[in-house]
Amino acid sequence: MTYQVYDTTLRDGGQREGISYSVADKLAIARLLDEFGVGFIEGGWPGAMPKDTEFFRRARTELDLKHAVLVAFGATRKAGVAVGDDPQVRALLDAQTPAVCLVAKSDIRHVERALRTTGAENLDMVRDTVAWFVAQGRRVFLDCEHFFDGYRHDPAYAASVVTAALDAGAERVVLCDTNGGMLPSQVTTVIGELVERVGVPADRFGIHCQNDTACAVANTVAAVEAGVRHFQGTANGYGERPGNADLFAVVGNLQLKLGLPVLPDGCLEQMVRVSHAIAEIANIAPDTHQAYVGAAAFAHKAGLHASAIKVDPLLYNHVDPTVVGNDMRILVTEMAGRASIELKSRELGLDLAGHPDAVSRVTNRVKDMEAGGWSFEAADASFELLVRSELPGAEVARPFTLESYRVIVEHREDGAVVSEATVKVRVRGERVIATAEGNGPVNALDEALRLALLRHYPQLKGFELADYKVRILEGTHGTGAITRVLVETADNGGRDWTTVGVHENVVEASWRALVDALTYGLARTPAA
Ligand SMILES: CC(=O)SCCNC(=O)CCNC(=O)[C@H](O)C(C)(C)COP(=O)(O)OP(=O)(O)OC[C@H]1O[C@@H](n2cnc3c(N)ncnc32)[C@H](O)[C@@H]1OP(=O)(O)O
Ligand SMILES: CC(=O)C(=O)O
Repeated sequence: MTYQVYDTTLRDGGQREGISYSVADKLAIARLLDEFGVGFIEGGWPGAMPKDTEFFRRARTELDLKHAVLVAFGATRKAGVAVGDDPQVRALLDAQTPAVCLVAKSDIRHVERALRTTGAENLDMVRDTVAWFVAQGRRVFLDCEHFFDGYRHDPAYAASVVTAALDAGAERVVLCDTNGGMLPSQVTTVIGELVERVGVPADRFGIHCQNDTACAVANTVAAVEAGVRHFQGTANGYGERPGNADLFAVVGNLQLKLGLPVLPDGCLEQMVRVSHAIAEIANIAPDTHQAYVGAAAFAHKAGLHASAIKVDPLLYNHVDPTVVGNDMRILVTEMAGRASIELKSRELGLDLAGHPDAVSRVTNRVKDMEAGGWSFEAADASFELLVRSELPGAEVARPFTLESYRVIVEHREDGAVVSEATVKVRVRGERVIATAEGNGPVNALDEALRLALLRHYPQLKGFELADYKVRILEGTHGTGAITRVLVETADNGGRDWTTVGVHENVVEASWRALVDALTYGLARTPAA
């Protein structure tokens, strides 16, 4: 029995606060989901929103899906209206997709209070609409809204909706935890009871879980373990309120933990790329700590972890990160031990294996500096300079020595605020004095330093300050606030690197980070 991986990023995912896809966004996301190997892509609700109608129109000529079947979503016919006369139903047919997914009420309280109709009429709405689409040659899925809540309130009625849909020809009836309030054991119990009550195997059901108890992924996996073969979810868990089941975690768990072949061969390793590309299109910053796909999903900070990882990475990783397209990273912080330092250095291309004394010195310096407010976790370039300074033969030549610098900030009569910096340095035996203006003191200092060095290091022209972050750290060692600055520098070859500086004075902290940034960049970029 094959598994149906059903993605609803374009429909339920679009219900997340802050997401507003354009038609072009939807087409791009559909292509990515297809590359990830999902079996079904629910593209939206044609007739409800002009953009969704347009998406299905363009999809006919602009999407060439290799793995996925395109699905249009809509509701059953309205109460008291013939199915063929319902404009929403017509719009769904006009989307011309091979499959449709109909949402139907399965909680009698919703039927009576929200639809304001009878249980019998709701069953007719389900039967009529499913049968009509089947007669039109469509594959039909039926999403039973509020199924679990409805079943707990009135199991006989909820089950009768399921039977009505299956009898009318629905391929799968999807049990929805619409309010997202279930726990895995409850999902398992309800599915077991439903199988008994309606007398069909669990593989005729699907599962759709919202994440209001943070159990959407667990509930989906529980349903599959109970025999369900169709599961719905969204990229990165986007969806209404706290979201939907994160399809990446669901697929990872089913494929890697339960050994179920849910994706075509070769697709699993696309997971990180597809996740991040969709986040980019949705304009939502990727969640660094998201399971499987986050940049920190396999990042190790604790020294004890690193010491075991040095022996075998799988001792501290639940799976090999590369199988989902991710990487392991070692973070160097005050929690580092000797193994962390060795592994991180290896990651940066420096082999410390034969240098136990250097490892000890670097470990001690990192711990001392982090106690004083430094943080190397996000500043690999400063860490590499530190390691090199302790590793015989690997030291980086400092491009200049400082005689002094001075920065002034001038508030003029007309309200303009101008910063000016002067640096005095020795470069290759020459004393150079340079002055520059900037829109702030750090910008002025950066400009003046580059000006002073440019004649000797023309490759500096290709460097630019890409990001600058300041953090005020309170009360370290009772000395009052100190400042930590992170500087990200990029070059015209597409490389970037981050450095850190710490001091009570924000300008000095910035200066230290800038000096590391230029030193590191120049060491990696010989003059043309
Ligand atoms: C659980 C889910 O997330 S399902 C997906 C929900 N997604 C959306 O709602 C997004 C798109 N929705 C929309 O654009 C609009 O709500 C529309 C176009 C569908 C409907 O808009 P309107 O006609 O203005 O109605 P409105 O949104 O106020 O109310 C929904 C109507 O559908 C009816 N309805 C709700 N569920 C169903 C159903 N399963 N079958 C038939 N009718 C239904 C309601 O009774 C109500 O009808 P009424 O206006 O006669 O009282
Ligand atoms: C259909 C759907 O999105 C839900 O019931 O949550």
